[in-house]
Amino acid sequence: MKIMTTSYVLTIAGHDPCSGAGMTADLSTINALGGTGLSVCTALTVQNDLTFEQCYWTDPGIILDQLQLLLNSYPVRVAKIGIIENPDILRQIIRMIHEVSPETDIIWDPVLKSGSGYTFHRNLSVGGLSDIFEMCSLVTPNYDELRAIAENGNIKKAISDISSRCPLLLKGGHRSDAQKGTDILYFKDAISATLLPRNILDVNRHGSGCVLSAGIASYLARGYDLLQSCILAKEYTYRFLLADPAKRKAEHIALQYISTGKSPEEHLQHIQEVCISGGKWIQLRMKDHTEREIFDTAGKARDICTRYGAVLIIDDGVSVARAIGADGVHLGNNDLPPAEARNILGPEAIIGGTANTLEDIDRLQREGVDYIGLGPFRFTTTKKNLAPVLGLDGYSQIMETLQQLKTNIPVIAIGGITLRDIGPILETGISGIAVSGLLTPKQRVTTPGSTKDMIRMIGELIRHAAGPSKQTTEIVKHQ
Ligand SMILES: Cc1ncc(COP(=O)(O)OP(=O)(O)O)c(N)n1
Ligand SMILES: Cc1nc(C(=O)O)sc1CCOP(=O)(O)O
Ligand SMILES: [Mg+2]
Repeated sequence: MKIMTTSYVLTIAGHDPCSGAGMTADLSTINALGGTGLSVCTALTVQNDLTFEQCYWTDPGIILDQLQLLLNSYPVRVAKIGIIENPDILRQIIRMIHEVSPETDIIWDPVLKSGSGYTFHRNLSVGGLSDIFEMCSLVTPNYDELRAIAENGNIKKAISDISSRCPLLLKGGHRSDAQKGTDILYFKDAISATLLPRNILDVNRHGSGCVLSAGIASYLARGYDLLQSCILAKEYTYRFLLADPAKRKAEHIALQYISTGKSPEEHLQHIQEVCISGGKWIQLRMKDHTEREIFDTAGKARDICTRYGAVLIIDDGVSVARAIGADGVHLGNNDLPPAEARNILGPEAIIGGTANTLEDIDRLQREGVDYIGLGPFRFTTTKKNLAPVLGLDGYSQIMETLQQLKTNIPVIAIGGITLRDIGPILETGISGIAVSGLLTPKQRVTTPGSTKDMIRMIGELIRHAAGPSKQTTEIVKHQ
Protein backbone atom coordinates (compact mmCIF):
# COMPACT_ATOMS: atom_id res chain seq x y z
CA MET A 1 0.00 0.00 0.00
CA LYS A 2 1.35 3.45 -0.87
CA ILE A 3 1.35 6.00 1.93
CA MET A 4 -0.47 9.08 0.57
CA THR A 5 0.48 12.53 1.75
CA THR A 6 2.09 15.59 0.17
CA SER A 7 4.78 15.83 -2.49
CA TYR A 8 7.48 13.23 -1.99
CA VAL A 9 10.86 13.99 -3.47
CA LEU A 10 13.52 11.29 -3.48
CA THR A 11 17.21 12.07 -3.58
CA ILE A 12 19.55 9.31 -4.68
CA ALA A 13 22.93 10.80 -3.88
CA GLY A 14 26.12 10.64 -1.85
CA HIS A 15 26.59 11.63 1.77
CA ASP A 16 28.69 14.73 2.41
CA PRO A 17 29.60 14.92 6.11
CA CYS A 18 29.48 18.72 6.11
CA SER A 19 26.11 18.79 4.32
CA GLY A 20 27.25 21.35 1.78
CA ALA A 21 26.37 19.00 -1.05
CA GLY A 22 24.75 15.64 -1.74
CA MET A 23 21.94 13.86 -0.02
CA THR A 24 21.71 15.97 3.15
CA ALA A 25 21.91 19.28 1.25
CA ASP A 26 19.17 17.95 -1.05
CA LEU A 27 16.99 16.97 1.91
CA SER A 28 17.41 20.42 3.49
CA THR A 29 16.37 22.01 0.21
CA ILE A 30 13.41 19.69 -0.29
CA ASN A 31 12.16 20.30 3.24
CA ALA A 32 12.71 24.07 3.00
CA LEU A 33 10.65 24.14 -0.19
CA GLY A 34 7.71 22.32 1.32
CA GLY A 35 8.36 18.79 0.09
CA THR A 36 8.85 15.58 2.02
CA GLY A 37 12.33 14.22 1.44
CA LEU A 38 13.25 10.57 1.00
CA SER A 39 16.80 9.38 0.42
CA VAL A 40 18.98 6.58 -0.86
CA CYS A 41 22.68 6.98 -0.11
CA THR A 42 24.91 6.05 -3.04
CA ALA A 43 28.27 6.72 -1.39
CA LEU A 44 30.00 7.81 1.79
CA THR A 45 32.48 10.57 1.13
CA VAL A 46 35.31 12.10 3.13
CA GLN A 47 35.16 15.80 2.31
CA ASN A 48 34.58 19.29 3.54
CA ASP A 49 34.15 22.66 1.85
CA LEU A 50 37.79 22.74 0.69
CA THR A 51 38.93 19.19 0.16
CA PHE A 52 37.64 15.84 -1.07
CA GLU A 53 39.66 12.87 0.17
CA GLN A 54 37.76 9.68 -0.50
CA CYS A 55 34.58 8.16 -1.89
CA TYR A 56 33.29 4.76 -0.70
CA TRP A 57 30.54 3.56 -3.04
CA THR A 58 27.46 1.86 -1.61
CA ASP A 59 26.87 -1.75 -2.66
CA PRO A 60 24.48 -1.52 -5.66
CA GLY A 61 22.29 -4.26 -4.13
CA ILE A 62 21.63 -2.06 -1.10
CA ILE A 63 20.84 0.94 -3.31
CA LEU A 64 18.32 -1.07 -5.33
CA ASP A 65 16.74 -2.69 -2.24
CA GLN A 66 16.23 0.69 -0.57
CA LEU A 67 14.93 2.20 -3.79
CA GLN A 68 12.42 -0.59 -4.36
CA LEU A 69 11.08 -0.32 -0.83
CA LEU A 70 10.66 3.45 -1.07
CA LEU A 71 9.02 3.32 -4.49
CA ASN A 72 6.61 0.65 -3.24
CA SER A 73 5.76 2.66 -0.13
CA TYR A 74 5.50 6.27 -1.24
CA PRO A 75 4.09 8.07 -4.29
CA VAL A 76 7.42 9.61 -5.27
CA ARG A 77 6.68 12.61 -7.51
CA VAL A 78 10.27 13.37 -8.47
CA ALA A 79 13.54 11.47 -8.04
CA LYS A 80 16.78 13.44 -8.22
CA ILE A 81 19.95 11.50 -8.89
CA GLY A 82 23.43 12.71 -7.94
CA ILE A 83 26.74 10.79 -7.76
CA ILE A 84 26.56 7.18 -8.94
CA GLU A 85 29.46 4.78 -9.26
CA ASN A 86 29.04 4.07 -12.97
CA PRO A 87 26.53 4.30 -15.87
CA ASP A 88 25.43 0.67 -15.45
CA ILE A 89 24.26 1.24 -11.90
CA LEU A 90 22.63 4.51 -12.99
CA ARG A 91 20.81 2.56 -15.70
CA GLN A 92 19.56 -0.04 -13.20
CA ILE A 93 18.31 2.69 -10.87
CA ILE A 94 16.49 4.56 -13.62
CA ARG A 95 14.95 1.37 -15.01
CA MET A 96 13.70 0.38 -11.59
CA ILE A 97 12.07 3.78 -11.15
CA HIS A 98 10.43 3.44 -14.57
CA GLU A 99 9.13 -0.04 -13.88
CA VAL A 100 7.94 0.41 -10.29
CA SER A 101 6.79 4.03 -10.44
CA PRO A 102 6.35 5.14 -14.06
CA GLU A 103 4.76 8.45 -13.02
CA THR A 104 7.93 9.58 -11.21
CA ASP A 105 9.93 12.30 -12.97
CA ILE A 106 13.68 11.72 -12.94
CA ILE A 107 16.23 14.53 -12.74
CA TRP A 108 19.82 13.45 -13.27
CA ASP A 109 22.51 15.83 -12.08
CA PRO A 110 25.60 14.33 -13.74
CA VAL A 111 28.30 15.15 -11.21
CA LEU A 112 31.63 14.28 -12.81
CA LYS A 113 33.87 16.18 -10.41
CA SER A 114 33.53 17.55 -6.88
CA GLY A 115 33.83 21.30 -6.40
CA SER A 116 37.29 20.72 -4.89
CA GLY A 117 38.46 18.72 -7.91
CA TYR A 118 37.91 15.02 -7.08
CA THR A 119 37.01 13.15 -10.28
CA PHE A 120 34.14 10.66 -10.07
CA HIS A 121 33.96 9.72 -13.76
CA ARG A 122 36.12 9.86 -16.84
CA ASN A 123 35.31 8.60 -20.32
CA LEU A 124 31.57 9.23 -20.22
CA SER A 125 30.11 10.30 -23.53
CA VAL A 126 26.78 11.61 -24.74
CA GLY A 127 26.43 8.66 -27.15
CA GLY A 128 27.01 6.08 -24.40
CA LEU A 129 24.37 7.69 -22.20
CA SER A 130 21.62 8.19 -24.77
CA ASP A 131 19.28 5.50 -23.36
CA ILE A 132 19.65 7.16 -19.94
CA PHE A 133 18.70 10.58 -21.32
CA GLU A 134 15.60 9.00 -22.89
CA MET A 135 14.34 8.02 -19.44
CA CYS A 136 15.00 11.35 -17.71
CA SER A 137 12.70 14.36 -17.35
CA LEU A 138 15.68 16.69 -16.99
CA VAL A 139 19.48 16.53 -16.90
CA THR A 140 21.42 19.35 -15.26
CA PRO A 141 25.14 19.36 -16.20
CA ASN A 142 27.27 22.42 -15.73
CA TYR A 143 29.28 23.73 -18.65
CA ASP A 144 32.44 21.77 -17.74
CA GLU A 145 30.46 18.57 -17.35
CA LEU A 146 28.83 19.02 -20.72
CA ARG A 147 32.20 19.71 -22.33
CA ALA A 148 33.61 16.55 -20.70
CA ILE A 149 30.92 14.30 -22.16
CA ALA A 150 30.63 16.05 -25.55
CA GLU A 151 32.17 13.91 -28.30
CA ASN A 152 35.19 15.63 -29.90
CA GLY A 153 34.46 18.68 -27.76
CA ASN A 154 31.42 19.46 -29.94
CA ILE A 155 29.20 21.19 -27.43
CA LYS A 156 26.55 22.24 -29.94
CA LYS A 157 26.07 18.64 -31.04
CA ALA A 158 26.03 17.45 -27.42
CA ILE A 159 23.26 19.94 -26.62
CA SER A 160 21.23 18.87 -29.62
CA ASP A 161 21.76 15.13 -28.96
CA ILE A 162 20.75 15.38 -25.32
CA SER A 163 17.85 17.78 -25.75
CA SER A 164 16.34 15.64 -28.50
CA ARG A 165 15.95 12.98 -25.81
CA CYS A 166 15.10 15.00 -22.69
CA PRO A 167 15.14 18.62 -21.49
CA LEU A 168 18.60 19.87 -20.58
CA LEU A 169 19.48 22.61 -18.11
CA LEU A 170 22.99 23.82 -18.87
CA LYS A 171 24.22 25.48 -15.71
CA GLY A 172 26.52 28.48 -15.96
CA GLY A 173 27.26 29.01 -12.27
CA HIS A 174 30.92 27.99 -12.49
CA ARG A 175 31.77 29.72 -15.76
CA SER A 176 34.36 32.45 -15.74
CA ASP A 177 33.27 34.16 -18.97
CA ALA A 178 30.45 36.60 -19.72
CA GLN A 179 27.93 33.72 -19.36
CA LYS A 180 28.73 33.22 -15.66
CA GLY A 181 25.54 32.66 -13.75
CA THR A 182 23.41 32.26 -16.88
CA ASP A 183 21.60 28.92 -17.17
CA ILE A 184 20.00 27.76 -20.41
CA LEU A 185 17.06 25.39 -20.44
CA TYR A 186 16.83 23.43 -23.71
CA PHE A 187 13.55 21.69 -24.37
CA LYS A 188 13.04 18.62 -26.53
CA ASP A 189 11.51 20.64 -29.35
CA ALA A 190 14.62 22.81 -29.83
CA ILE A 191 13.17 25.72 -27.88
CA SER A 192 15.39 27.16 -25.20
CA ALA A 193 14.96 29.62 -22.34
CA THR A 194 17.81 31.69 -20.98
CA LEU A 195 17.75 32.20 -17.23
CA LEU A 196 19.80 35.27 -16.42
CA PRO A 197 21.30 35.71 -12.96
CA ARG A 198 19.79 38.38 -10.73
CA ASN A 199 23.31 39.36 -9.68
CA ILE A 200 26.70 37.81 -10.31
CA LEU A 201 27.80 36.42 -6.98
CA ASP A 202 31.47 35.92 -6.35
CA VAL A 203 30.81 32.69 -4.46
CA ASN A 204 31.66 29.16 -5.52
CA ARG A 205 30.23 27.21 -2.64
CA HIS A 206 30.41 23.45 -3.10
CA GLY A 207 27.01 21.88 -3.47
CA SER A 208 25.22 24.78 -5.13
CA GLY A 209 24.48 22.52 -8.14
CA CYS A 210 22.86 19.98 -5.79
CA VAL A 211 20.73 22.71 -4.23
CA LEU A 212 19.61 23.91 -7.67
CA SER A 213 18.58 20.47 -8.94
CA ALA A 214 16.94 19.51 -5.62
CA GLY A 215 15.12 22.84 -5.78
CA ILE A 216 13.85 22.09 -9.28
CA ALA A 217 12.72 18.64 -8.11
CA SER A 218 10.87 20.20 -5.18
CA TYR A 219 9.04 22.78 -7.27
CA LEU A 220 8.15 20.18 -9.94
CA ALA A 221 6.75 17.98 -7.19
CA ARG A 222 4.56 20.86 -6.06
CA GLY A 223 3.03 21.13 -9.53
CA TYR A 224 5.02 23.93 -11.19
CA ASP A 225 5.99 23.31 -14.80
CA LEU A 226 9.62 22.76 -15.77
CA LEU A 227 10.43 26.35 -16.70
CA GLN A 228 8.73 27.77 -13.60
CA SER A 229 10.53 25.20 -11.44
CA CYS A 230 13.91 26.16 -12.90
CA ILE A 231 13.25 29.88 -12.38
CA LEU A 232 12.08 29.40 -8.80
CA ALA A 233 14.91 27.02 -7.94
CA LYS A 234 17.46 29.44 -9.42
CA GLU A 235 16.09 32.17 -7.17
CA TYR A 236 16.26 29.82 -4.18
CA THR A 237 19.88 28.91 -4.99
CA TYR A 238 20.77 32.59 -5.32
CA ARG A 239 19.49 33.22 -1.80
CA PHE A 240 21.31 30.10 -0.57
CA LEU A 241 24.58 31.40 -2.00
CA LEU A 242 23.96 34.87 -0.66
CA ALA A 243 23.61 33.55 2.86
CA ASP A 244 27.32 32.97 3.38
CA PRO A 245 28.35 30.45 6.04
CA ALA A 246 29.12 33.20 8.57
CA LYS A 247 25.60 34.49 8.21
CA ARG A 248 24.07 31.05 8.27
CA LYS A 249 25.87 30.33 11.51
CA ALA A 250 24.54 33.57 12.96
CA GLU A 251 21.39 31.78 14.05
CA HIS A 252 21.15 33.18 17.49
CA ILE A 253 21.43 36.88 17.09
CA ALA A 254 19.56 38.61 19.85
CA LEU A 255 20.34 42.27 19.10
CA GLN A 256 18.86 44.13 16.15
CA TYR A 257 20.05 47.65 15.42
CA ILE A 258 17.46 49.92 13.80
CA SER A 259 19.17 52.64 11.84
CA THR A 260 18.51 56.30 12.39
CA GLY A 261 19.99 59.48 10.95
CA LYS A 262 19.13 62.89 9.55
CA SER A 263 20.53 62.04 6.13
CA PRO A 264 21.32 58.88 4.12
CA GLU A 265 24.99 59.49 4.94
CA GLU A 266 24.24 59.49 8.67
CA HIS A 267 22.28 56.24 8.37
CA LEU A 268 25.26 54.62 6.64
CA GLN A 269 27.73 56.06 9.14
CA HIS A 270 25.69 54.69 12.06
CA ILE A 271 25.28 51.31 10.40
CA GLN A 272 29.03 51.12 9.78
CA GLU A 273 29.72 52.08 13.39
CA VAL A 274 27.47 49.29 14.66
CA CYS A 275 28.96 46.75 12.24
CA ILE A 276 32.54 47.68 13.15
CA SER A 277 31.54 47.31 16.78
CA GLY A 278 30.29 43.74 16.30
CA GLY A 279 26.58 44.27 15.55
CA LYS A 280 25.34 41.41 13.38
CA TRP A 281 21.73 42.31 12.62
CA ILE A 282 20.85 45.63 11.04
CA GLN A 283 17.47 47.04 10.03
CA LEU A 284 17.59 49.98 7.63
CA ARG A 285 14.68 52.20 8.68
CA MET A 286 14.49 55.43 6.69
CA LYS A 287 11.42 57.56 7.23
CA ASP A 288 10.76 60.77 5.28
CA HIS A 289 13.21 59.96 2.47
CA THR A 290 12.52 59.55 -1.22
CA GLU A 291 12.30 56.10 -2.76
CA ARG A 292 15.48 56.83 -4.71
CA GLU A 293 17.36 57.78 -1.53
CA ILE A 294 16.17 54.65 0.27
CA PHE A 295 17.11 52.43 -2.66
CA ASP A 296 20.60 53.96 -3.00
CA THR A 297 21.24 53.86 0.74
CA ALA A 298 20.00 50.27 0.96
CA GLY A 299 22.52 49.16 -1.69
CA LYS A 300 25.33 50.83 0.25
CA ALA A 301 24.08 49.41 3.56
CA ARG A 302 24.08 45.95 1.98
CA ASP A 303 27.74 46.38 0.99
CA ILE A 304 28.68 47.41 4.52
CA CYS A 305 26.78 44.49 6.06
CA THR A 306 28.32 42.02 3.61
CA ARG A 307 31.79 43.30 4.49
CA TYR A 308 31.20 42.77 8.22
CA GLY A 309 29.15 39.55 7.93
CA ALA A 310 25.98 41.20 9.25
CA VAL A 311 22.41 40.44 8.28
CA LEU A 312 20.53 43.33 6.67
CA ILE A 313 16.78 43.71 6.65
CA ILE A 314 14.77 46.63 5.31
CA ASP A 315 11.92 48.35 7.12
CA ASP A 316 8.70 48.20 5.04
CA GLY A 317 10.29 48.03 1.58
CA VAL A 318 9.86 44.58 0.06
CA SER A 319 10.75 45.72 -3.44
CA VAL A 320 13.86 47.53 -2.20
CA ALA A 321 14.87 44.41 -0.25
CA ARG A 322 14.48 42.29 -3.35
CA ALA A 323 16.24 44.72 -5.65
CA ILE A 324 19.35 45.09 -3.51
CA GLY A 325 19.48 41.46 -2.28
CA ALA A 326 18.81 42.19 1.40
CA ASP A 327 18.34 39.29 3.80
CA GLY A 328 14.77 40.27 4.54
CA VAL A 329 12.25 42.86 5.64
CA HIS A 330 10.44 44.08 8.71
CA LEU A 331 6.74 44.63 8.00
CA GLY A 332 4.29 46.83 9.86
CA ASN A 333 0.49 46.72 9.74
CA ASN A 334 0.32 48.98 6.69
CA ASP A 335 2.90 47.11 4.68
CA LEU A 336 2.57 44.20 2.29
CA PRO A 337 1.15 41.08 4.01
CA PRO A 338 3.91 38.64 5.05
CA ALA A 339 2.70 35.92 2.67
CA GLU A 340 2.99 38.26 -0.31
CA ALA A 341 6.43 39.37 0.85
CA ARG A 342 7.42 35.71 1.13
CA ASN A 343 6.30 35.06 -2.45
CA ILE A 344 8.44 37.92 -3.65
CA LEU A 345 11.50 37.36 -1.47
CA GLY A 346 11.56 33.57 -1.33
CA PRO A 347 11.69 30.98 1.42
CA GLU A 348 15.08 31.99 2.79
CA ALA A 349 14.19 35.61 3.43
CA ILE A 350 13.90 36.79 7.02
CA ILE A 351 10.48 38.34 7.49
CA GLY A 352 9.61 40.12 10.70
CA GLY A 353 6.29 41.63 11.73
CA THR A 354 5.21 44.26 14.26
CA ALA A 355 2.88 43.23 17.08
CA ASN A 356 1.33 45.02 20.04
CA THR A 357 -1.02 42.27 21.24
CA LEU A 358 -1.31 38.52 21.53
CA GLU A 359 -3.81 38.57 18.66
CA ASP A 360 -1.25 40.35 16.44
CA ILE A 361 1.31 37.66 17.23
CA ASP A 362 -1.16 34.88 16.46
CA ARG A 363 -2.09 36.45 13.12
CA LEU A 364 1.50 37.18 12.10
CA GLN A 365 2.58 33.68 12.97
CA ARG A 366 -0.17 32.25 10.78
CA GLU A 367 0.94 34.58 8.00
CA GLY A 368 4.41 33.04 8.12
CA VAL A 369 6.70 35.62 9.72
CA ASP A 370 10.04 34.44 11.12
CA TYR A 371 10.06 36.69 14.17
CA ILE A 372 7.91 39.25 15.94
CA GLY A 373 8.90 42.78 16.99
CA LEU A 374 6.69 43.32 20.06
CA GLY A 375 6.38 46.90 21.25
CA PRO A 376 6.54 49.51 22.37
CA PHE A 377 8.18 48.60 25.64
CA ARG A 378 8.00 52.26 26.73
CA PHE A 379 7.39 55.63 25.12
CA THR A 380 9.96 56.61 22.53
CA THR A 381 10.32 59.54 20.17
CA THR A 382 11.99 57.35 17.52
CA LYS A 383 8.61 56.22 16.15
CA LYS A 384 5.53 58.33 15.47
CA ASN A 385 2.01 56.95 16.10
CA LEU A 386 3.08 54.53 18.79
CA ALA A 387 0.75 51.70 19.82
CA PRO A 388 -0.12 51.48 23.55
CA VAL A 389 2.97 51.07 25.75
CA LEU A 390 3.27 47.48 27.03
CA GLY A 391 5.80 47.81 29.84
CA LEU A 392 7.23 44.82 31.68
CA ASP A 393 3.77 43.68 32.80
CA GLY A 394 2.46 43.64 29.24
CA TYR A 395 5.44 41.61 28.07
CA SER A 396 5.14 39.17 31.00
CA GLN A 397 1.45 38.51 30.32
CA ILE A 398 1.92 37.98 26.59
CA MET A 399 5.01 35.80 26.98
CA GLU A 400 3.36 33.67 29.67
CA THR A 401 0.41 32.98 27.40
CA LEU A 402 2.71 32.15 24.48
CA GLN A 403 4.59 29.70 26.68
CA GLN A 404 1.34 28.07 27.82
CA LEU A 405 0.32 27.72 24.18
CA LYS A 406 3.77 26.25 23.45
CA THR A 407 4.27 28.92 20.80
CA ASN A 408 7.95 29.31 20.17
CA ILE A 409 8.17 31.99 17.52
CA PRO A 410 11.05 34.36 18.43
CA VAL A 411 9.72 37.58 19.93
CA ILE A 412 12.00 40.59 20.27
CA ALA A 413 11.24 43.65 22.36
CA ILE A 414 11.33 47.17 20.95
CA GLY A 415 10.70 50.74 21.98
CA GLY A 416 12.66 53.01 24.33
CA ILE A 417 14.81 50.17 25.69
CA THR A 418 17.73 51.16 27.91
CA LEU A 419 20.59 49.05 29.21
CA ARG A 420 18.86 48.51 32.56
CA ASP A 421 15.72 47.15 30.89
CA ILE A 422 17.45 44.32 29.06
CA GLY A 423 17.77 41.87 31.99
CA PRO A 424 14.15 42.20 33.15
CA ILE A 425 12.83 42.08 29.57
CA LEU A 426 14.72 38.87 28.80
CA GLU A 427 13.44 37.36 32.07
CA THR A 428 9.95 37.34 30.54
CA GLY A 429 11.04 34.88 27.86
CA ILE A 430 11.62 37.49 25.15
CA SER A 431 14.43 36.30 22.87
CA GLY A 432 16.12 39.55 21.92
CA ILE A 433 15.88 43.31 21.60
CA ALA A 434 15.69 45.85 18.78
CA VAL A 435 17.15 49.24 19.57
CA SER A 436 17.82 52.48 17.84
CA GLY A 437 18.41 55.23 20.45
CA LEU A 438 20.45 52.99 22.74
CA LEU A 439 23.17 52.63 20.09
CA THR A 440 22.67 56.01 18.39
CA PRO A 441 21.55 58.42 21.12
CA LYS A 442 20.46 61.87 20.00
CA GLN A 443 22.38 63.74 22.72
CA ARG A 444 25.80 62.14 22.55
CA VAL A 445 28.16 61.73 19.62
CA THR A 446 28.89 58.05 19.23
CA THR A 447 32.25 56.66 18.23
CA PRO A 448 33.12 53.11 17.24
CA GLY A 449 34.73 52.84 20.70
CA SER A 450 31.63 53.81 22.63
CA THR A 451 29.33 51.75 20.38
CA LYS A 452 31.62 48.75 20.85
CA ASP A 453 31.44 49.11 24.65
CA MET A 454 27.67 49.34 24.49
CA ILE A 455 27.34 46.29 22.22
CA ARG A 456 29.69 44.36 24.49
CA MET A 457 27.57 45.23 27.55
CA ILE A 458 24.34 44.33 25.77
CA GLY A 459 25.96 41.02 24.73
CA GLU A 460 26.92 40.29 28.35
CA LEU A 461 23.36 40.99 29.54
CA ILE A 462 21.90 38.76 26.85
CA ARG A 463 24.36 35.95 27.62
CA HIS A 464 23.62 36.13 31.36
CA ALA A 465 19.89 36.09 30.79
CA ALA A 466 19.90 33.30 28.23
CA GLY A 467 20.14 30.07 30.21
CA PRO A 468 20.14 26.81 28.29
CA SER A 469 16.39 26.50 28.35
CA LYS A 470 15.78 30.03 27.06
CA GLN A 471 14.76 30.48 23.49
CA THR A 472 17.07 32.68 21.40
CA THR A 473 16.21 34.46 18.18
CA GLU A 474 16.56 32.23 15.18
CA ILE A 475 16.67 34.64 12.31
CA VAL A 476 17.74 32.29 9.55
CA LYS A 477 15.06 29.94 8.30
CA HIS A 478 16.96 27.30 6.55
CA GLN A 479 20.49 25.91 6.62
C1 LIG B 1 11.99 44.87 15.15
C2 LIG B 1 10.97 45.88 14.81
N1 LIG B 1 9.80 45.85 15.44
C3 LIG B 1 8.85 46.77 15.14
C4 LIG B 1 9.08 47.72 14.18
C5 LIG B 1 8.03 48.71 13.80
O1 LIG B 1 7.73 48.53 12.45
P1 LIG B 1 6.46 49.26 11.79
O2 LIG B 1 5.27 48.87 12.55
O3 LIG B 1 6.52 48.97 10.35
O4 LIG B 1 6.76 50.78 12.05
P2 LIG B 1 7.93 51.61 11.40
O5 LIG B 1 9.21 51.11 11.94
O6 LIG B 1 7.86 51.38 9.93
O7 LIG B 1 7.64 53.01 11.79
C6 LIG B 1 10.32 47.70 13.53
N2 LIG B 1 10.62 48.59 12.58
N3 LIG B 1 11.24 46.78 13.86
C1 LIG C 1 10.83 51.43 15.17
C2 LIG C 1 10.04 51.22 16.39
N1 LIG C 1 8.91 50.45 16.40
C3 LIG C 1 8.34 50.43 17.60
C4 LIG C 1 7.10 49.70 17.89
O1 LIG C 1 6.66 49.71 19.04
O2 LIG C 1 6.58 49.09 16.98
S1 LIG C 1 9.17 51.31 18.73
C5 LIG C 1 10.33 51.75 17.61
C6 LIG C 1 11.49 52.64 17.94
C7 LIG C 1 12.69 51.90 18.43
O3 LIG C 1 13.73 52.81 18.64
P1 LIG C 1 14.26 53.21 20.09
O4 LIG C 1 15.10 52.10 20.56
O5 LIG C 1 15.08 54.45 19.82
O6 LIG C 1 13.07 53.51 20.94
MG1 LIG D 1 7.80 49.60 9.08
